[in-house]
Amino acid sequence: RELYTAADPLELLGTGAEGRLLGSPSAWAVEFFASWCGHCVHFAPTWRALAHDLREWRPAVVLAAIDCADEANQQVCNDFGITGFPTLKVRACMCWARAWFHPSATVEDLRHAIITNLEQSQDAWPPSCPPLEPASTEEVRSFFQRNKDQYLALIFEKSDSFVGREVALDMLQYENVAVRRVLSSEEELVEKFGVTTFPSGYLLLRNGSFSRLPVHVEARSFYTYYLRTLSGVTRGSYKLNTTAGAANETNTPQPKRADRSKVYMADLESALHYSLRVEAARAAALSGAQLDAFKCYVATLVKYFPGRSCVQTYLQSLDTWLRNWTEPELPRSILKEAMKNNRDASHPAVLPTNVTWVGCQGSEPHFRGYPCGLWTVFHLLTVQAAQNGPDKELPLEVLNTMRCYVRHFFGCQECAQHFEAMADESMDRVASREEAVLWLWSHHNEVNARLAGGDTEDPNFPKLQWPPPDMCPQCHKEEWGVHAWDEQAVFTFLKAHFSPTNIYLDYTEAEPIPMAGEGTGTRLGTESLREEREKEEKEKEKETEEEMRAPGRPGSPEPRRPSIVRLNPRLREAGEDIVDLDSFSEQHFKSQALRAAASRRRRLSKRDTIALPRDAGEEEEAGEGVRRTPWLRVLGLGFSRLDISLCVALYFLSSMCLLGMYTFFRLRTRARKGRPGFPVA
Ligand SMILES: Cc1cc2nc3c(=O)[nH]c(=O)nc-3n(C[C@H](O)[C@H](O)[C@H](O)COP(=O)(O)OP(=O)(O)OC[C@H]3O[C@@H](n4cnc5c(N)ncnc54)[C@H](O)[C@@H]3O)c2cc1C
Repeated sequence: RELYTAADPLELLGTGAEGRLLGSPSAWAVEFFASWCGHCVHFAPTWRALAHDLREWRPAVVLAAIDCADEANQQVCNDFGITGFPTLKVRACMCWARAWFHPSATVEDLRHAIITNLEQSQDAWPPSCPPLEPASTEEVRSFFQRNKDQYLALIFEKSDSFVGREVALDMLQYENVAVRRVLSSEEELVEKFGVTTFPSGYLLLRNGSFSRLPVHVEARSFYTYYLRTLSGVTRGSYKLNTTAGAANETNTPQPKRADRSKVYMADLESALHYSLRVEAARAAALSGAQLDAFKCYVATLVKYFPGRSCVQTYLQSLDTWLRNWTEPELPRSILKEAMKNNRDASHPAVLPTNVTWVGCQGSEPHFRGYPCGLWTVFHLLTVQAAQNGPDKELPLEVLNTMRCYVRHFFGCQECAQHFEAMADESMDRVASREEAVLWLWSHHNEVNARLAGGDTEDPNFPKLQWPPPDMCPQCHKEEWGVHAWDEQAVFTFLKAHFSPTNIYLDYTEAEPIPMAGEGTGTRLGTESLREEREKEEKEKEKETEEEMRAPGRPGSPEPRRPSIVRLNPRLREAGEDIVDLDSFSEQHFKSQALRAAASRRRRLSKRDTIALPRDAGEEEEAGEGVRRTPWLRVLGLGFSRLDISLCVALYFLSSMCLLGMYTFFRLRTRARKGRPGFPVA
């Protein structure tokens, strides 16, 4: 189940949302949310109820929602300057305003906020929106001369009342009736209609007669109901059910098998990717405390994150790059470029970009995921800092990093406020790195207790005081009949649980093999496979060239010559030494071109992306390959040495043949000329 579905009467926006929003003549109220954010989960029923409540206000006002947690929507959310969730934006004219929003806002509050925003942009009034300003005596007097409607409903009200405007919008879909609000200060009309209570509704007919609206309660829904049932009042042609937006297709991922006693590298890397490239890259530019917080986060990761070698190289390179960035402001575009992976380096710097939750996978897309991954990363960091750092120095090193990260980048704004309140209360009393581990553990448990049983709790993963007794029996004890923690046992447990030996690589993207042949030896990802294939080709080609250049070299095995036949995969499989000439030359030059392109790409990316040590020898070799045979590539035709030799041989043979034929015929002609001819009759 998603937070919103196509069945809700709101537009679920996805990629291309900007075109939809900016090109529309309607007023829009959009909720920018993150599906993993607990407060967005809380808020979703209110927004859904509002969508139902304002259903009839289309096409003047359209309610929409967009999931900024979906990386496909990242650009749109960035363009709208979204830094926290949920954020509501209202657009009546061409300018977007951040709508007033309080976590406890009711449907009524939000409805009023939308109307207020609409009224603030009088100059670009949505064409289908009815006039909402109060009617004057003159306007009422001449109404039927200027309009074809059968009825005019007047809602008399005080200036702070919204009823008249709400009824006007509620009746937008209906024909033959118009609604105007009249303020209690419009004395002439108040007197003419004999109005004594506010609000109260009156109905005027074309023939000039009028009567009070016979409703039980002077309220929006009663007025609306009565007006819709008037004879001759009909619903217009606008289709209400065109709500399906351009929502991104979300495929529910297959459940993964996870063991809760393990920590999964896929969760950690997904959290790092999301925190660095999505959460921290939301602001148009980082500066001041925000930039410091980002640098601090990366520096702490470099020190304590027990990542795979390609991830560590990535973090180190990013850290170096950030240290060299001395400008007061770091624009998002530059930061994003610097955060790209560098797979072509001799030491690949790669932080996988796919988000895969394993231990943090929820039973539904809006449960668990990123916040679970973030907690796990910071528990791991506190434990690693306690194991590897000097105990008495900088006890708050990791906790401060987390506090700054959460304050500046964590998209769930209310979560960040709660965490800040906890940190403010007691974090500065932490005196050692061991205490830092326990502080985070106990405060995470505080959050667990607060959220237990709430609507953000995944029913399959109830929020328990952690670690539960079946995970760590020694951590629990009873003191005078009351549960108590054995903190020393908890610390021992946390050290073991968040240790590198308890981190499992299930479902992680394969680590790329370094170009220079160093590395972990794990199986490769698709890109690395390509590199491996290129390497194989290079070796094969080198071998062939050597064979052709030095046949029968002393000490070398008998030279192997490729025979010119069509490729037969079966024979090739059998290990026969058969080379298809076309594919041979094609592969030869393709691999050279690929190498040349790779070295070109490296040179191009060098300026903007993370500077990494690269294999100079390899570049030289690639250059050498290109230099060795430039004339063979004239016109890009791609002939091999073998092709050229064969052409020369054939040319020579055919010339000899022609010469032979010429000599033969010449001799024969000469012989005939010498013979006596027959007499002509
Ligand atoms: C800083 C922060 C503040 C948050 N504040 C709020 C909030 O105010 N309101 C809200 O709705 N959501 C909040 N969240 C999200 C919420 O805490 C959960 O992360 C989210 O609901 C997902 O819960 P989960 O079941 O995956 O487990 P999580 O609580 O995310 O825990 C992740 C994993 O950590 C381990 N773990 C659990 N407890 C502990 C512990 N005490 N010590 C060590 N490891 C533990 C478990 O293996 C668990 O699977 C916050 C998240 C963060 C990171």
